[in-house]
Amino acid sequence: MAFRATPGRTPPGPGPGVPSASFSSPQPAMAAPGGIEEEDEEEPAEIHLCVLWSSGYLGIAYYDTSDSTIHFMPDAPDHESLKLLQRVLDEINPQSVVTSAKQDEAMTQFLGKLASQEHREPKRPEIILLPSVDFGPEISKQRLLSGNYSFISESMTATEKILFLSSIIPFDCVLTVRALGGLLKFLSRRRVGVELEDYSVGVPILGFKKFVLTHLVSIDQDTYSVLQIFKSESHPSVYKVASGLKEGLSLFGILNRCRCRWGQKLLRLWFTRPTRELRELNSRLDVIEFFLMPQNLDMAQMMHRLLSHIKNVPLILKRMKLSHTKVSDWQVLYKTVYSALGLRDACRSLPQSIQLFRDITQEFSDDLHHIASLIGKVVDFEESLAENRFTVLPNIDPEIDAKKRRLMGLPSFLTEVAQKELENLDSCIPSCSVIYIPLIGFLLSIPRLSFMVEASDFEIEGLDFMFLSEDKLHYRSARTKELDALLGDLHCEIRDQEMLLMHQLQCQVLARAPVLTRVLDLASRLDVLLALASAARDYGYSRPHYSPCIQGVRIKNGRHPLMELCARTFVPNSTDCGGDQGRVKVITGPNSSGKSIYLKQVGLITFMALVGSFVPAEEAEIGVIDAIFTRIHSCESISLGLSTFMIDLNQVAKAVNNATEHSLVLIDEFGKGTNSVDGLALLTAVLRHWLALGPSCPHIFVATNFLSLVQLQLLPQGPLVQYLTMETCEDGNDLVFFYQLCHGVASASHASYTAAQAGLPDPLIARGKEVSDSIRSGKPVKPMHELVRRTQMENCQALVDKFLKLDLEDPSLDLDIFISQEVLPAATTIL
Ligand SMILES: Nc1ncnc2c1ncn2[C@@H]1O[C@H](COP(=O)(O)OP(=O)(O)OP(=O)(O)O)[C@@H](O)[C@H]1O
Repeated sequence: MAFRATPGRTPPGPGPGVPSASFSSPQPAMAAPGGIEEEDEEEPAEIHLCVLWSSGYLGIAYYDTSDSTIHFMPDAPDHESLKLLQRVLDEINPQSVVTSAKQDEAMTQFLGKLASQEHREPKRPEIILLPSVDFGPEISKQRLLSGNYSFISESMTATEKILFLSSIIPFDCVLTVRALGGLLKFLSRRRVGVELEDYSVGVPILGFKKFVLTHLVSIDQDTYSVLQIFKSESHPSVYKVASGLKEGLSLFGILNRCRCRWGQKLLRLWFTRPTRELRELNSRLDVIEFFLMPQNLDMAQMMHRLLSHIKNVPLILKRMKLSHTKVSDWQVLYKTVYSALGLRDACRSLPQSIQLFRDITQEFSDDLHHIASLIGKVVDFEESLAENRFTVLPNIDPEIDAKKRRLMGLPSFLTEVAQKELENLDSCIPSCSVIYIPLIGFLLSIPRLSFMVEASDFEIEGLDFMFLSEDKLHYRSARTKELDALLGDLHCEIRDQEMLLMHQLQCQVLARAPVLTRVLDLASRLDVLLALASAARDYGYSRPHYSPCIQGVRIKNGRHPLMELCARTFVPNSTDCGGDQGRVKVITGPNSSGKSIYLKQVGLITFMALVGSFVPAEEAEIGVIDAIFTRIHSCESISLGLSTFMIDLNQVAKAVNNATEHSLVLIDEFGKGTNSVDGLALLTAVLRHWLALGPSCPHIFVATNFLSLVQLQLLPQGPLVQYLTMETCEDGNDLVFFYQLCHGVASASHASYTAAQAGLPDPLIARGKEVSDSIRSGKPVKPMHELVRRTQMENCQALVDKFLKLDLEDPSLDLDIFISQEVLPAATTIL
């Protein structure tokens, strides 16, 4: 409580306005002891999506609470089955889906199905129907134009505002505008994120961002899981129970070396949106290639360090908008802006032919300098931390300075006043002090004496008793009242004035929100590309090349990015599909010879190339690929509530119904889940269906243990099919795996070898081999004579021994019991 003198301040470091070459130490003013510039735990993001579908077109807009931004997709064609909408839902997992109560039949059915998906992961969205008037084109447009957006300066005229918004929102896309209008209506009605605020506070909208889902490569959730692109595991730490999951061994896990949270978010987004947009892919690869040059390593490391200071700006802006700014927010924002300026200066010295460097140089504008110098000149970080509230540096406001000086001089002045007061008090009172308590004012504090027991004992003539605390009695005297009148409530006044300054500073920052949002966009892009470059350097990846004129993919000495980290030596394999190399690759080989790993490696390298990453291969040339389908076993049957075979069939059905001549289809051991004849027949039927498409057949890699597929020549011969196998060599009883792919067909499954490796007892393996040899050569399977005979003999011997031990003269002997309990059970095992 009480008054506290303001301690002397250490002068801040070089102001942020100082043009930097000094970005190697970007936090001069914030190295305050006990600094609290840790980033806030991100609040769980909520996404609210609004969608309209009409005449084969889709309009989508959603609000993301994590960045307080509205994202929209300009009107895009979507088929009645609403696949595009499904893709958006899978990707963003919205909390709620808002649409018009007056909807097309297809949309109604789609939403009905969505609402009934009990097993939808991670959550089932709430479906909200609003009256169709809320989606009227004109009303929606007006709602958009009249919105109160913090990124629009108050000084803008109405016409300027319309012009500005027209440059961001595509007003010619009617469905998008209607979806945006409906979304705004929903947000204000539900008061998303401002439920507890005053009604005058609107939902913060920090920007509008366009997203497009055209040119995307379609990859379903099963594929992400079986290729281990993402793999979440429960977090082992008990402290993380609430936050749930951590990334296990996955492609995302090994490539994610991002330094800022938004970089990680962007990398995840790129992973969920592999693309065919070659310009975009090449621009990503250019940056990675640049940072991989040995002479640029230092620059890469320095930039990576700076990126770790780029923090959650949208969250801070949102808090500013709601006037909930914390002390740490100023510190974090200052550091972020300062680091952004460091990045800009670094990019200025880099080749401007690379788009990202050019963008950072141009778009990290002087507004950043302005923000940094404003914060640096105004905010007293050290004092703010000590007081846990916003305080300003000296020389910002003379009035505040004067009040603070008075406040500082108070202790000695109050000691003098206390001395005078003591002279007027009863001589039995040994001491007294004058204290100042914010909001209450000045008080006389006297120690409680032994005779002061009852409340009535506290009364002292000429003083007003206020309260008792910690054995001290507090009074208001004529002098303390004078002090109140003279000095006022200094503390509160300073506080109020500083709050006003903070508000002005907030407005200045909010008016420059677009540049901060842009910093985040470009910095996270840089972060992702530096992360990919760092992984490429460590793991020896190379740049893929995109050739829209070739069919399929060509990979020279490709590797499985995860397996190569676990295996002592990994054997690379090449891939060539499409063109004269055929479109269907049937891969046979003994168990554990590396078929599945090869299949996954083809999928992963292709995926990485379509994300714009370097790939684990000596060379890779990627043709047009529009989708990757897989049928590879995973352990998902429990959570899906489907049988393993049903999951297999679902996945294959998806591929059969959707794969085009540009799709990659990876099938591993399809048909295993049912009896082998039916399974083989199904696999054959599926492959023949695709082969019948001729040049429109997808690029298929199928690994199978059904050797009969080849032996019985179930597939039509021709240039479309190629048979490949994994090279092995028998060495006595041993089977040596080379993990090398070559042309040909496996002669046997060598299942017995694998069984022995797995630790099955020898007699069992021998018997298994005997039976399979008999079946293969068409001979009848013999019963297990030897084994049966030996146990029969042992049982007979045991029975004879019992008879020999029988004492027929024993009076207690009951032959009936002997026969029923000893002889009969033994006899059944013998006969
Ligand atoms: N290219 C490779 N280089 C080194 N080791 C490999 C390679 N490919 C596979 N392996 C090793 O072989 C093991 C088995 O591989 P994989 O699962 O691909 O065999 P498979 O032929 O699909 O077996 P199954 O038919 O039983 O499913 C892997 O776990 C790995 O240890």
